[in-house]
Amino acid sequence: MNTKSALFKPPSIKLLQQGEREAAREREEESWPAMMIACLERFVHENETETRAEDDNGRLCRGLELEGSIDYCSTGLASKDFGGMQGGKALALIRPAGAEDIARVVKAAWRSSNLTVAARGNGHSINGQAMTVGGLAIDMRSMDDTNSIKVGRFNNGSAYADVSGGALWGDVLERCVSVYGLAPRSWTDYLDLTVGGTLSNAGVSGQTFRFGPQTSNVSELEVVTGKGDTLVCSDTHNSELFFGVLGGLGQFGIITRARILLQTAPDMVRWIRVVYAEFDDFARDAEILVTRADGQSFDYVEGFAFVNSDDPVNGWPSVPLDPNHFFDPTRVPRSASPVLYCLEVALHYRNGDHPSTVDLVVERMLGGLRFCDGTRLEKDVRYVEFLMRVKEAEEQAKVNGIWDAPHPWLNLLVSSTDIADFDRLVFKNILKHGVGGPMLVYPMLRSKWDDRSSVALPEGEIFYLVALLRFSPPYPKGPPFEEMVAQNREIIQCCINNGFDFKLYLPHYNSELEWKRHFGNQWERFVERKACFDPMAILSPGQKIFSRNPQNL
Ligand SMILES: Cc1cc2nc3c(=O)[nH]c(=O)nc-3n(C[C@H](O)[C@H](O)[C@H](O)COP(=O)(O)OP(=O)(O)OC[C@H]3O[C@@H](n4cnc5c(N)ncnc54)[C@H](O)[C@@H]3O)c2cc1C
Repeated sequence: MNTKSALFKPPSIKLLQQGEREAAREREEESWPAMMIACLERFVHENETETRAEDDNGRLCRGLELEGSIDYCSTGLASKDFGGMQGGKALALIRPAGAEDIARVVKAAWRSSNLTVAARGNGHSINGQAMTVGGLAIDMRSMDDTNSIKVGRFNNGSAYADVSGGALWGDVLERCVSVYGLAPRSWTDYLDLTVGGTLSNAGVSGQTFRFGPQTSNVSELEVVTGKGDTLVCSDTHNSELFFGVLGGLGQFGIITRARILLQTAPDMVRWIRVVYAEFDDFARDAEILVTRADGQSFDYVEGFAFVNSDDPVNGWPSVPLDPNHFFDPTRVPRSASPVLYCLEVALHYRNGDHPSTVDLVVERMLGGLRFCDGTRLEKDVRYVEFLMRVKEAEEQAKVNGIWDAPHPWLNLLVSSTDIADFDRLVFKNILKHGVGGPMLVYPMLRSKWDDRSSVALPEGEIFYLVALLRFSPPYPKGPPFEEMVAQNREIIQCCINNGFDFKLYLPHYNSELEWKRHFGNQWERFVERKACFDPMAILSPGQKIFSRNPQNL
């Protein structure tokens, strides 16, 4: 990767230059021990980890006066992520006890000449987005305390939970359901992700068509900005910061607390899969379901493409929901293409609901859909079990060694107007043998997203998430990851060449031109927000959008 071209200063809004930085530092009201600054800088310049004597560590800690801790030796956690393709040693790993610690760390970086700060959620990024090479990595998980999750009610009676930015969604679920019988409305498929990590991207799953992404289901945030200010923000108070941070790729502030909207948790879920031979039928039905009025559709709508073969990972065996299920491929016409499609839906219900009532609702909702006869598979599971469904796959993948292998994943948002061509050129051609894992494809509605947030979306009202979740064994058992990365590039290039209306989700780019193209007419707003909330480009350097240290390139 060409890291030189990856790091740039935006031309339209100037972030603070060297002289201005010094002036800004002088302007800073609080007096920080010069000893601490000198100490931090020396660590960066010398880059001699072995010589970091105990007393230096102690001095630095005393200078910062953290309630939490700083670790210079065991920074390994901060140089790894789920993608497994990027690395880079942080100067120190900080385990903050609270927002105050984070503000102190950011202010220390502000006063240094070149330190950067990266919040690390659970490190489930693919391309080093949560890393800071030679900087201060903040382990947000250390602030997570499940017991500190507080549930309250707005004046209108609806419920919310105040949770730490470092809380795992799985813990939020567990606590809210078991103690209060309540649950967040909008999810990700996998729940070992932090609240701050997904809110910095969007957070999508099969509920997004109804409630919007997780970024549309939060009413208030506490944020430490790149200036070290701790601010509470909402859509009416410090709103530019609020919307900037939501989907802001960690560029404007570190989320230390979030107020998450809740609903009454159902007890059970009827979980159903049906198979399609034709993409047009699949897409038509999926769009019908996501555009029906509330109460007229399922509570969850997703889908995936799979290979029309007995391949154990990419093919027919990926359809059943249960070991007792059997997907009968003879139910699919012989003329079917090399790729088939599975629509996955779920309906919430309560223990007190009579099974026949649930059956009736399901039949009504499935009525008129064009899936292949005899392909329907279903099961009833507890709500929490349904939301935790990927956990089992994780455990299996860990046993097989594919959880820790590189994961060159690609996530795209593709407009409904181009999805049929995408299917023809990408699923049926480039990916006709699969990706060694799920190929999710399901629609969402743009009107459920807030345009004021930082997320870049395709233009049309309906767009699809396409998630290519590669789970190949490490090379040489599986393909070299470079080959998979090259295939991802080919897919992106195909979208560009064909003029598709699309965006990368969880974006990763290497040049200014690409970031500008990604944000389109939102680029200027993004740059202005950066200049306002993190003018020295301290935060989240791993996203490679802005650089504090261009002289180091
Ligand atoms: C197995 C798996 C399943 C996934 N499933 C889904 C899914 O269903 N839907 C979906 O939308 N996404 C999904 N993702 C992607 C996931 O949402 C992103 O990778 C997300 O960034 C991971 O969260 P994290 O807590 O690990 O964040 P990290 O990877 O640690 O951080 C991501 C970015 O956010 C910044 N950041 C982290 N915490 C904060 C904070 N508190 N404040 C400000 N910035 C912060 C980091 O600096 C970094 O830039 C999945 C990923 C994996 C690996």
